[in-house]
Amino acid sequence: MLADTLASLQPIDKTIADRVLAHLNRLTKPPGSLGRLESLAVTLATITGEAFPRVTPPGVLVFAADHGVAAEGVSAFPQAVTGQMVANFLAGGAAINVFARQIGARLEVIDVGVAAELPGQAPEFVDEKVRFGTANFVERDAMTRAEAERAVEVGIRAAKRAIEGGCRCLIVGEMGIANTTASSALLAVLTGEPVANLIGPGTGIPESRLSHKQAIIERAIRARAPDRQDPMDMLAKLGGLEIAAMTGAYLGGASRRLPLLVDGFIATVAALLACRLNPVVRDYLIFAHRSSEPGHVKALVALGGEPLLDLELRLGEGTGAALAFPLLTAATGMLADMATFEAAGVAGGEGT
Ligand SMILES: Cc1cc2ncn([C@H]3O[C@H](COP(=O)(O)O)[C@@H](O)[C@H]3O)c2cc1C
Ligand SMILES: O=C(O)c1cccnc1
Repeated sequence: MLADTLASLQPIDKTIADRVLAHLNRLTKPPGSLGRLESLAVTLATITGEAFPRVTPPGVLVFAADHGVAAEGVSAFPQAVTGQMVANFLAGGAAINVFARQIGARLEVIDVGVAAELPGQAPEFVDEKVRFGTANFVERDAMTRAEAERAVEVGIRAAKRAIEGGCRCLIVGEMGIANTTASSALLAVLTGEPVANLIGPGTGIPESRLSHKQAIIERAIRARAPDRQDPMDMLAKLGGLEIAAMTGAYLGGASRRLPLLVDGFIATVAALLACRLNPVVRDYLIFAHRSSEPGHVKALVALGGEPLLDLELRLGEGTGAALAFPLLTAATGMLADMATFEAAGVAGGEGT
């Protein structure tokens, strides 16, 4: 399924851009005056292949999994919080629930590898557990290559379910205590950037513990020695199951020409992995916000991404993407519903 998905990716339709730009310039506003909303409209048209794209309803996929490296004291919270937050997602009480409701999103919570049995009665819950958390990657590979591939395929399937359920835009989020450590390790290997430039407080470890987090990641990279040319090897050795699934969700969404609204640090690292598996994915990405986790800027630079918002968020779950989603509906609404100079009887100016 992974090979088929990678092979099925098609470049976006750039020919539509001129038509959309011409239409934008006929709308009752000085040309270009809606700034980045106009380029966003063009991007959405080229992604979907539609001159008047629709992005509603959005789908929010929250992948949850645990990390063996949590045992090293790299997070401010205990590992049990991952499973407890899944229960919170299913009860509707987390930040992503609130923001997903506000944008009319369809939410799914997928257990890819939480290190606990979860009851999973709720209709939004999907049990796709590949294993009970990763191994501590300071000591051994986080998972096998086969497990990493299975986790990527969990994400591909989730994207396809969302699309078959009618979703027109994908927001991919995560929950996994210690996943800023796994993401920083992956990003260091992906970019060659020193770990010191990538690490941050995550859930809020004190300054004094940052050097410990850095040392753990550096030791793990040395010990695991992942192949920098092989994203699946990186995921198997340093990954998280939810990060692998997010990578798969981007691949699955891009293969069906869906706009992919990328959340914060973890989500951008997963998107970068998807782009390394097939560079065509890059054209389907829209960057929602700049997280205050320091590594996020480096991940954005690696992808040439300019985020829509900077609200100093550092949560994950898909929250920043859900908050940016109304900008996408503003862009599509502008295209579809604004009057032209001609229809409104408004005189054009220079350049219209
Ligand atoms: C209550 C709570 C809710 C969260 N929602 C997202 N995260 C975020 O924080 C975690 C990553 O930070 P670190 O690497 O420092 O553990 C991930 O679970 C991420 O989704 C949360 C963290 C907590 C504690
Ligand atoms: O930006 C993120 O995705 C993020 C930052 C800190 C903690 N968890 C997630």
